[in-house]
Amino acid sequence: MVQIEAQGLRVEFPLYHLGARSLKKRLLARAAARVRTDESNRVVVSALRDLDFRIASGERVALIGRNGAGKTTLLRSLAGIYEPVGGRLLIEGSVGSLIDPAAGMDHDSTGRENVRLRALYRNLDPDAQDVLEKEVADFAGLGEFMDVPIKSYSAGMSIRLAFAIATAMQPQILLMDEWFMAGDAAFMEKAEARLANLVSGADILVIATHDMTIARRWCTRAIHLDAGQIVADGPVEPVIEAMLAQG
Ligand SMILES: Nc1ncnc2c1ncn2[C@@H]1O[C@H](COP(=O)(O)OP(=O)(O)OP(=O)(O)O)[C@@H](O)[C@H]1O
Repeated sequence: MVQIEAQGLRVEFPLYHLGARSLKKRLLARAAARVRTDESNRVVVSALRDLDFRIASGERVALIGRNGAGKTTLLRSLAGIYEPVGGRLLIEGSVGSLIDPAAGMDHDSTGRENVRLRALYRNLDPDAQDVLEKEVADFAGLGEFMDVPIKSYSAGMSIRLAFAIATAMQPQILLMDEWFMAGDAAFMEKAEARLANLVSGADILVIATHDMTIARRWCTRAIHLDAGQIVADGPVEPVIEAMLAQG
């Protein structure tokens, strides 16, 4: 069964380099609900506070909410990038993430070498590696830049390569930051069909977004986060309407 289940999910970040005691005190006083001192006397910010939800197979979920609400932290926790400090997170199914174009890339290696690395990581046999390399090169349309170290790529070129790699294999759970829909117009036209295929092939989709058009277009359910907590969770339209009404 493909599903995601969170029970009392908690994620915190230590705040280093706070310097002056007065700053620490002010922060603790002003953001008392989200900032605390832990057992080791470190100041930590609670990015996600005791989240409970279940996402079942077939659901398309938008994570919405204002800046600092915890959308990216939740997406990254689902991707296994952040380790929860409390609660339980159960993920059943293969996970593919379109979150950070730089994640899992070696900057000193070329685009082609990065595709090979990824293929090795996924244990593909030599024939499947060749197919993947050709498919990514064709789709990314980077020409001879496929053989240039990716540290010299422009932001747009990095997105193309990351998008091509990440969408070349179908996951059961697809995690996506809206950032991935922000390529240049010509590329996005080509990317949309591929993305739509990937989304329809996935059992679960989770997108973190500020863009309500994206939420409405791709999702059936929305989870509205604020200050690390769930404010509302339900069918996409009413949750968006309620959030917009709050201003
Ligand atoms: N690496 C980190 N170190 C320290 N604090 C962090 C880190 N990442 C996030 N936070 C804090 O966790 C909280 C949630 O941040 P998060 O980036 O998840 O919010 P968001 O909803 O994605 O915001 P935005 O819409 O601005 O991208 C914020 O208070 C943020 O300052």
